[in-house]
Amino acid sequence: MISRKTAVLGAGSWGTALASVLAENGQDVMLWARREDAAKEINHHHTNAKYLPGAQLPSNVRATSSIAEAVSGREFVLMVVPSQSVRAVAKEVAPHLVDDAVVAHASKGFELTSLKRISEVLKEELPTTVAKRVAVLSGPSHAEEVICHSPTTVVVASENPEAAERTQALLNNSTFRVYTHPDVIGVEIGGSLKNIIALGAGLSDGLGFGDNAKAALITRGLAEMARLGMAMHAKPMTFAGLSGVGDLVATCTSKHSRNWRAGHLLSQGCSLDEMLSKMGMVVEGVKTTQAAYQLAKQYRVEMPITEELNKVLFANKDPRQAVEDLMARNMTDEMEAMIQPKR
Ligand SMILES: NC(=O)C1=CN([C@@H]2O[C@H](COP(=O)(O)OP(=O)(O)OC[C@H]3O[C@@H](n4cnc5c(N)ncnc54)[C@H](OP(=O)(O)O)[C@@H]3O)[C@@H](O)[C@H]2O)C=CC1
Ligand SMILES: O=C(CO)COP(=O)(O)O
Repeated sequence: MISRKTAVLGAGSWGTALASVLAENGQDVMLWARREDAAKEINHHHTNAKYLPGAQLPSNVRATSSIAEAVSGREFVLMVVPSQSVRAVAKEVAPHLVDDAVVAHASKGFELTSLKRISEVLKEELPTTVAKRVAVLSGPSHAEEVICHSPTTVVVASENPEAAERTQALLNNSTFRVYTHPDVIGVEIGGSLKNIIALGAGLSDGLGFGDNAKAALITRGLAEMARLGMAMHAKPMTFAGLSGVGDLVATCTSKHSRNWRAGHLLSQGCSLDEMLSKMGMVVEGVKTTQAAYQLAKQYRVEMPITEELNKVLFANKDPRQAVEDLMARNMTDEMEAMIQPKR
């Protein structure tokens, strides 16, 4: 295989794991870390102790704290920074991109100030030639498992099929299987909204509720994810795939999930601020709950779990009361409002 010049922006757990996949596939990869000490640690020790403790990175992952150095002349750029920082990083990257670069992102969330999906933010900030080839990578993929070569499957979606195929070819290998997907909207919405339900699953487990409650959260969570998705023009079947139910199950049932752990901490009496400072890593579900709550109002879609979690996170509602209120909602048909959003 020809070695391609690639860059990964964001040296947190997921960016580091994805840079390792590219490096193991023989790609020439430059990883951007915003802190110089993080870049030095990766170059000198081939480790990232803060985000992937115990993992040894391939020695051909090189890191820099200069965005210009990371991106210049690179034909594939993978952005893996928290959702709320995508716009600022994209602005810095834009002047250094080559015209035919493919830019993919792996962030899961919405920009809270605009309620835009991440690919929409990227299209606004990147040069028009590059904006046509934006792609999104999503699916059930905990960094801690990918770095250990545990079998993982993901999807890459783009409006430009060639961009999706280029991304697929660069990342796919025998333990990291990449499928292409045509539905950018559905893939982004599924990957973002599942974090809300994972927070709820951590709360539910922490409160001592059982498997019945978690199955209910996952299934009814999927129903409200699909409802908002369809109102926002996603394809319903996307929610039955890896970036929908696949990621939802992985995140709601995994010890690796930061969103699950965050919910669990809240169930033990931590305030939102205490929980965030204990986590020390991005918990996308918090801001995604705020964004989805607003999107549900805007699109007139019922999202009862999101609505209750929003009250628990931001209005100090007792989580047990939130569960009681969910259980006491008007009796209804399981499939109601599944096909057509409420008008
Ligand atoms: N971890 C995973 O398994 C997966 C994560 N994702 C998604 O990937 C995205 C990144 O998450 P992940 O790598 O896990 O996060 P981590 O919490 O592991 O790391 C966050 C990274 O982002 C950097 N960062 C924080 N704030 C900013 C900022 N304002 N500008 C630029 N960089 C910043 C941090 O730098 P510093 O150390 O200097 O603070 C750090 O490198 C999220 O959207 C997440 O949902 C998707 C799939 C799997
Ligand atoms: O998106 C993920 C797995 O697919 C990671 O989830 P967390 O951010 O909850 O760790």
